[in-house]
Amino acid sequence: AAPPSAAASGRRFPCEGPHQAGITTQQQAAATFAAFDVIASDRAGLTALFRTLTDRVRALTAGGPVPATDLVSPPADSGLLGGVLPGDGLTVTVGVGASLFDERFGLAARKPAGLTTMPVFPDDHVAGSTELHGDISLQICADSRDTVMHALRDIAKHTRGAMQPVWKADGFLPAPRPDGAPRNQLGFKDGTSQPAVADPRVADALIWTGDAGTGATAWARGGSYQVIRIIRMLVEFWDRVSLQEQETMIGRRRDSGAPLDGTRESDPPDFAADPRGLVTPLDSHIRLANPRTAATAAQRILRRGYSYDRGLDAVGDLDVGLVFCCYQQDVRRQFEAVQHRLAGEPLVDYVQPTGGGYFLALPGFGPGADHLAAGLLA
Ligand SMILES: C=CC1=C(C)c2cc3[nH]c(cc4nc(cc5[nH]c(cc1n2)c(C)c5CCC(=O)O)C(CCC(=O)O)=C4C)c(C)c3C=C
Ligand SMILES: [Fe+2]
Repeated sequence: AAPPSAAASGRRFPCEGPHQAGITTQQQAAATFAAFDVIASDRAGLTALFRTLTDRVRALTAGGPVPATDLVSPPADSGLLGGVLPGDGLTVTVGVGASLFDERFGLAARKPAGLTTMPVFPDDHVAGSTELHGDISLQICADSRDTVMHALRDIAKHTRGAMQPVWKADGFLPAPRPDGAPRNQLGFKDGTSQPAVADPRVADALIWTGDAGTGATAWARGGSYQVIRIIRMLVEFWDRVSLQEQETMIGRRRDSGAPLDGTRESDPPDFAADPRGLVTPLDSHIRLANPRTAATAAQRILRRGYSYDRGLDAVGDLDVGLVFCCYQQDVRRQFEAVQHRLAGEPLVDYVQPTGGGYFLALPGFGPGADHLAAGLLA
């Protein structure tokens, strides 16, 4: 029998359109989040960088035969995927960080007000972290791990001299067990409750940057703010907690994923019927994250996180967790409102945020000469 990797999927997500792929598109099995600092020396170099990035995104997501190379030259392609790139559900989502708008490229006036530097939140463990912020973020996702690595190597090679990798976090999305949302490293289904972004009215209200961007920042319309948080899970401690306590911390049953007042994963919790939190504690994760009130409806976020496994730490504990990633129209109104409510929740004893950053996933690009960040650099 052929090994599973030989069955790389032929599915393709179009990379051109008003919004970048990899945000509201279906989540793939493998991901890399990478941050880069721009080392191009001027605005022309920065423009060339975004043109190159766009060309590579087009070529990689389209798939097809790799260019032939003569024997005396370095090969045009790493060869990781053989002679024909499979498509494999690849998406490459490019974001920019607040630091890109410093004095280097004369872009300060074009920085959207909503693009800030991720602050240190209570219970963060980021002192000395080398995995914070960046000028540019790449979220590379595909149906198989080797396709993600191939895309990263291709992009890094073609952009060498213009941007420099500063950190990278790899993630995987486990298969649903047995169905519904995949399970995180705590054993709970994660990703059950999401805004219905397939409805364009929902996506326009919650995900895409819209009319707030006017004048010098109008270029940002159609993008989406991306928040990345690398969150370690202290699974050795978690595994010693009773199932009842785990479930009251999360607010859902572990095995079925159902809310504590329901029976199926898809049942919506009814917090209004439980005002004192006798069934679903007021400080449970899902109740704080989404109280399901009219006042908090506009704070909903689209989560697109991946599990990670980075081996062992210095004392032999598992270094596993979640590359939390979410998209939203407004970081302060959405992610930060949720994050502030979660501060001090019982779950904080079992998780340690160690890195990440805020980025603006750029608006999409059209065919022909159009390219990523064309509006920003015009
Ligand atoms: C600030 C935003 C959030 C962070 C950070 C976060 C970390 C985090 N979450 C889990 C596990 C689960 N989260 C679940 C739901 C959930 N989480 C957030 C936000 C953050 N989580 C939201 C908005 C929601 C949805 C709430 C709702 O609408 O009901 C769940 C339940 C299943 C689900 O709906 O996805 C789990 C489990 C961990 C372990 C974690 C840090 C490592
Ligand atoms: Fe959560």
